[in-house]
This record gives sequence, C-alpha cells and structure tokens, in this order.
Amino acid sequence: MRLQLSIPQEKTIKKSIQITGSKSETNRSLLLQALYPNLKIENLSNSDDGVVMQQGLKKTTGEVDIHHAGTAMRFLTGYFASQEGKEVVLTGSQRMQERPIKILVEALRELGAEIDYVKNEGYPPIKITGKKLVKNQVSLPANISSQYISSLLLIAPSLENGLELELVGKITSVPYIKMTLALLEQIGVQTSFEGNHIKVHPQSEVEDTTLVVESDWSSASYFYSIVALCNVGTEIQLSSYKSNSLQGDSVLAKIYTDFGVETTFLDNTITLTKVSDKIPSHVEYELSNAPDIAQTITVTCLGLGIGCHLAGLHTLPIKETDRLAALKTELAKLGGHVTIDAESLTLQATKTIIPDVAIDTYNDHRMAMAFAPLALRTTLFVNDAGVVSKSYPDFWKDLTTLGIGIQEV
Ligand SMILES: O=C(O)C1=C[C@@H](OP(=O)(O)O)[C@@H](O)[C@H](O)C1
Ligand SMILES: C=C(OP(=O)(O)O)C(=O)O
Repeated sequence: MRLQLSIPQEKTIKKSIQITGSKSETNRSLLLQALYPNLKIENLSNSDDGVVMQQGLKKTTGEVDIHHAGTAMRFLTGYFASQEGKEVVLTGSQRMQERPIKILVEALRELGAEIDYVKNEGYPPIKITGKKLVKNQVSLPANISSQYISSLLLIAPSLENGLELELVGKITSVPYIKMTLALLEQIGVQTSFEGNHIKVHPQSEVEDTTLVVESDWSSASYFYSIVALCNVGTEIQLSSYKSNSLQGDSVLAKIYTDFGVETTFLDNTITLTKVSDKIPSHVEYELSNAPDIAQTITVTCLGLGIGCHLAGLHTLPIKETDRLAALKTELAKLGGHVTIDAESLTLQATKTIIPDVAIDTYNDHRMAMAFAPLALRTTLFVNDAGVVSKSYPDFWKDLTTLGIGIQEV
C-alpha cells in the first residue's frame, strides 16, 4: 500500500487519541501470564508483535513464526528453552533471520538448554527442545541487545533456583531491563540490580494480580513530532499514560520541550501542547536508553529546519532494518545532509524540504511513522505504508482524524 500524505488545512490541531498498550509491556506480561496463568492483563497492545507473541505462547510443537517481532523472538527463545516437553522451531521474517541471537542462545546453553541452529550459526531459525533448567548463574554481553537479558529475566522466577546474571560490557537499553524487573516486582517476585549484577529469586506461584499495561510511548512519539511541527496553540491528548512510566521512551516529554512542546499529565491522559516557536538551531541527545525514538527525533529536526547530533545509536543497525543507513538514504531524498558512523547520526540544518518524495520503509514500521509528520510541511508519499501494523495498526486512521490528508495511490 502506497499512501500520499498532504498538508492539513488547519495547522492548529485540537484532538484526542486513544493509543493501545505498550508492545514491550504487553509481550512481557503475556509471557509472565503463560508462566503464571492466574495473572490478568488489561490494555493489551493490538500490534502484530503482540498477536504473534500470543499465538506463539500457545504452541507446544512445530514451527512458531514470529515474523518481524524482535521481542517475541528473544522472549520465546527463553520461554521454550525452559519448557520441558515442548519442542519448536522458532523462526521469523527474512530480516529476523539476519538479527543476531547467539548471545542469548549461548547463555541459555550455559544454563543447560538444548538449542540448535537450523540454518546459520548465530541466527534464527532455531530448534528448541525444552528442558528443566536448574543451573542459576550465567554471564553475557550486555552491549548488543537488552532483549537477551529480559528474555532470561522473564523466565528466571519460574526456574527452580532463580537466576543470577553477570552483565559484561556497557549495558544498552537499560530502561527495558528495568521494565522487566519492575513487572516481576509487580507480581511479587524479588529482584535486585546492582552494578552489572542482577538477581531474581525463584517463585513457584504468584497471587492473583492484574497487570495494567500503560499505552505505548514509542507510538506517542509521532504525535510529539506532529505537535512540534504544528502552530502554537495545538493540543493533542493521548491516553492512557502514567507520569511514573516503565517505558524509557517517556523521556520524550523532556526532549520535546526543546521543540516547544509541553506535556501535562491528568487522569491517565497526557496533553501535548505547542507552547512556543522559539527553538534552538541545533540539538544533541544520547539515546542509548531510548533507541526507538531516534528516527522520530531526526525527522522532527528536519521538519523544523534545525540540525541535530544523536549518539548512542549503536543498536540501530540490527533492528527491523539498518536504521542509520535507512535514515541517511531517505533524508537525503528530502534534501537533508546526514552523516552517520557506527553509533551516531548528524543532520545539518535544512532550510528547504524537497516535495513529493516517496519514502521507502524497509519493512520498518518506524520508518513509515517517523516520516509521516512531515506532512505538516510538504506533500510526500509513503511506500509499503502497511508496515505500521508491527506496533501501531491504527496509525493511519488516527492520523486522518488529525486532518492530515491520506490517500492510497
Ligand atoms: O525489550 C524491549 O521491549 C525492547 C528493547 C529494545 O531493543 P534493544 O535492547 O535490542 O535495543 C527496543 O529497541 C525494542 O523496540 C523493544
Ligand atoms: C526495535 C523494535 O522492535 P523489535 O526489536 O522488538 O523488533 C522497535 O519496535 O523499534
């Protein structure tokens, strides 16, 4: 599906949007519910990644295909490895077969798991023969993906002896690890995280508990970008959010003050208000704690005509696509001057955006969604726009309610 986006007539927008649950919290909660069936979950994500996680958890044999879902791939690897009597081949999209999983597989093997590579060493698909895991200490590199660590932590309380992890190297995407531990604490599991050492105590049963998933902050990022590109006076309300979020991407509220966007919290609703047009000509952020909002911020800066330097982006090349390369290519089409290295991106202030460019999305939901707010500045096309369903199936519908012209062409 190719969409043409056109500039809304009214650039002072006042609207409310309901966003569904965080996909990160959803996929953790679903896994915990599979281990402890008396748990209840509210405000589940309606994302493809949430759906494949739910379907995957129901399987006991055969092939489990998680498509593009990194969290489902990593979390189900730990889950099936610890499930005696279950035997599955865990696979995914072509891109998923290029996303590394060796660090997690090695750690699980250390703990006694039986996992074999079906095609290429270090990458999905993998064949997992579930085993009772009794060893409880392992060390693993922490600088590639926090999802390996969360995968181990999620099964940790269900293991007879709990689990102690030693994290090696600089720890990346730390808020996601803390989110996993916070959810364990919510169901009554004792955990500790000190320095590079994490300990999770075993827990065979949990009390009846309802996990209420907060809505997705990464999805909220696109509305921050839209508000930043709208007139002063714009107000978009998003629900349901908390001021004490478990999601690292909630740092958006702070970052977007630099772009004149103020956030107020009231009764689980956030109101994003464009309060000022006074913005700096260049901004710099370190995003190793919030890698998923790098694309949004870069495109906001292009739209505002300001420069940026974003660092801490070393994980971007192994996500849904090589996001650093994809950003450079697509921004260049729009007239943006971008340089990248292994962990950072620099965009020079760009005064004119080239109109009617067709943005390629590389099977990456965030490429489509991050570029969409540019419709406040120019007419553009988005190729393969259906990719948004990975995390936000209602994205285009919600954008239409804001008055942005969206037409399939
Ligand atoms: O644990 C999670 O839910 C996630 C962790 C992050 O991945 P990395 O730890 O690989 O950076 C993030 O990019 C991803 O969208 C979701
Ligand atoms: C990186 C992402 O997802 P995952 O790694 O779970 O595929 C994302 O949603 O931006």
